[in-house]
Amino acid sequence: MTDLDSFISGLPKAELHLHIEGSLEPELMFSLAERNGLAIPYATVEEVRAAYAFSNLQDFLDIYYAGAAVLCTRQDFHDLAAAYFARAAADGVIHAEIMFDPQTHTDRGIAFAEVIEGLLSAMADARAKFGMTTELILCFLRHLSEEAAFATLAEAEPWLDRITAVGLDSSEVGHPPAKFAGVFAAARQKGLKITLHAGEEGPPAYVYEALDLIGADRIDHGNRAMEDPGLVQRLSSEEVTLTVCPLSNLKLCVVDDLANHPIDRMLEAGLKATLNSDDPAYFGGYVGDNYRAVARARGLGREHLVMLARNSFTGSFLPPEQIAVHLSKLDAFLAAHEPG
Ligand code: HPA
Ligand SMILES: [Zn+2]
Repeated sequence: MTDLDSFISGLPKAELHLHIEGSLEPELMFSLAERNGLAIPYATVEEVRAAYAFSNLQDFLDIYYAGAAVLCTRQDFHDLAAAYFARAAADGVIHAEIMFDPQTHTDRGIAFAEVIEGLLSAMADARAKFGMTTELILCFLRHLSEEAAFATLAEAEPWLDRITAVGLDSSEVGHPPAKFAGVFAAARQKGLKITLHAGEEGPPAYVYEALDLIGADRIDHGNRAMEDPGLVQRLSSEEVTLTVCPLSNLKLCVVDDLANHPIDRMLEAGLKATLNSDDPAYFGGYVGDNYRAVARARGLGREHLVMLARNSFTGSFLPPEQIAVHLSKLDAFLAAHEPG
């Protein structure tokens, strides 16, 4: 391990863009299929990994939704999230905001309660075991209707005190933020924060909609905002956090090569960019791997990496006093790791 590798592993950080269903490793997929008596269309773990060659977002989503079908019980959701938190803790993650897609499960007849209670119990364990703070983001699937999103919001009602934010994911192009203006307004009324996937494959216009029509607190991905200097200026002056996911961008062909990834150009343009893993089991790496990959490909030094970690805390949905606690852990780490 190089000095920079170990600096990255130890660097206290938050992960803000993580789909918990996307942390389902092939090994766990097999063991849950067996536990639930379900067949999966792969014979071996190697075959599963070989299927993870995507040329766009939809290619990935088709396989990702098929994989999620092994998740049935509260215990399954608990085990899934517990595995993620353990892996994230090893990467220096001290705060995680995890997204989940209830419709992927309720549409297969799994009760909302099974999904969320399993996740919440793993979150409580992560706090006890690793001292990690965690929050839940409920995502609506944008390829479905706004009416279906309203029904999901209604199902979530008994747990709204344990859900921090609502999000919007799945197939972006053709499903602009405007399609969901009503349900996000309703979520806002209930005190929830809002973060939307925008500008991953969709045009800069979707990022404008997320800001102007939805009032998004954060933008997930946002890569294509870089095509519009006026939008970059706006995101920068309004200090909107972008949750950028380099290995995801590479796997889904949002960038052709990590050597061309815009992460440092984003920071230099004044954008509050952060680094995240998105769907680590599918994209070949957890958050630490994302830091290491862009550090190598773009020649980032400690200054950039620290800025990214700092942005991960200030861009989180934690209350200010908890952000201050995490930032003081970052500062203590930095004081103990002065370049020598
Ligand atoms: O990167 C993503 N984009 C859209 N939907 C998703 N669902 C999981 N990951 C993603
Ligand atoms: Zn995502």
